Amino acid sequence: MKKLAVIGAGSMAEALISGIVENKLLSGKQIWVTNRSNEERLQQLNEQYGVSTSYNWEEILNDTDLIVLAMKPKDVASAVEQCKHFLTKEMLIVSVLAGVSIESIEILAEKSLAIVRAMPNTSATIGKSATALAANENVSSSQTKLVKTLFETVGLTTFVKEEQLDAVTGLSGSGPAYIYYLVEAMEKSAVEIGLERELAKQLIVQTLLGAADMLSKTTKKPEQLRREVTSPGGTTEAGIKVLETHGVQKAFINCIQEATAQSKRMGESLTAELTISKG
Ligand SMILES: NC(=O)C1=CN([C@@H]2O[C@H](COP(=O)(O)OP(=O)(O)OC[C@H]3O[C@@H](n4cnc5c(N)ncnc54)[C@H](OP(=O)(O)O)[C@@H]3O)[C@@H](O)[C@H]2O)C=CC1
Ligand SMILES: O=C(O)[C@@H]1CCC=N1
Repeated sequence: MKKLAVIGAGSMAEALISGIVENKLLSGKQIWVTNRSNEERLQQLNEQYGVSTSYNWEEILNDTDLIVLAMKPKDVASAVEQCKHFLTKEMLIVSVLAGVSIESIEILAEKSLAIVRAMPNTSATIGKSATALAANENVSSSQTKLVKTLFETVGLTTFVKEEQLDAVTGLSGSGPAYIYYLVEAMEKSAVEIGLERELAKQLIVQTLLGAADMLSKTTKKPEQLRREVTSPGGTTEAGIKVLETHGVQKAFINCIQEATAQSKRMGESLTAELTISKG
């Protein structure tokens, strides 16, 4: 890969750029970044990673092997409209947009393209993303290898069917937020039960790291690991009883289902808009 273009310069774009630069897949200079209008943000990315920045589509997309679409889903139509004349079938387009189908991007670009839809998460910032990828039939085997290598610089990478990406979005794309939500509750309670904030933070983070490692390094199921913590008549049993009374596990199941449904709805509303506007 000689040149990469990143359209959109938010948190997901930065997570990918930092992984690529730190792993020396490309030098900062070989990465061209643009956004809608926030010049200060482009300047910041340039200073931090040495990336090239521009608002000139020809300069950004000319001779580019790979283009990452990293704007919000609501902005994809205007972004693709602006750059579609520079897109060719030889370029690999990688979209990280939640809910936006490969077909919608082709409809917006008004041509058949090599497209990979990706769903990473923000842990990409520290090389720990869980990323799922789905490619269309125009993606060559060398492009498949390239996109896999690219996302491996920011964590674990796996291929799925495109129709599974809404579920991936609801589970692991949004997943870090569910864990942070739990940590917020743990921190609030820690202060109330008499622990200093800093000490509580250390204990919580190590508890999460330890539990994650146990899940990854033992063959035991989560339920078994939970039972091993839960002594009969003990503290965990007393605590979990409260969670069960409040239906917390069911609430998490509903949360993931709703996030998945929202990803689907976002895709469907774009498809409906495209059907109306393009006839
Ligand atoms: N955040 C997350 O946890 C995850 C996000 N995603 C997906 O990643 C995408 C980006 O999310 P995130 O980084 O959080 O978003 P941000 O809001 O942080 O960034 C969006 C960026 O898109 C730019 N942009 C908007 N319109 C255009 C345009 N027409 N042309 C060029 N650039 C444009 C914005 O520029 P400006 O600032 O100038 O307006 C901004 O730089 C979303 O589609 C989301 O679904 C996927 C997985 C996880
Ligand atoms: O909330 C969102 O829509 C994006 C997609 C996955 C995580 N954040």
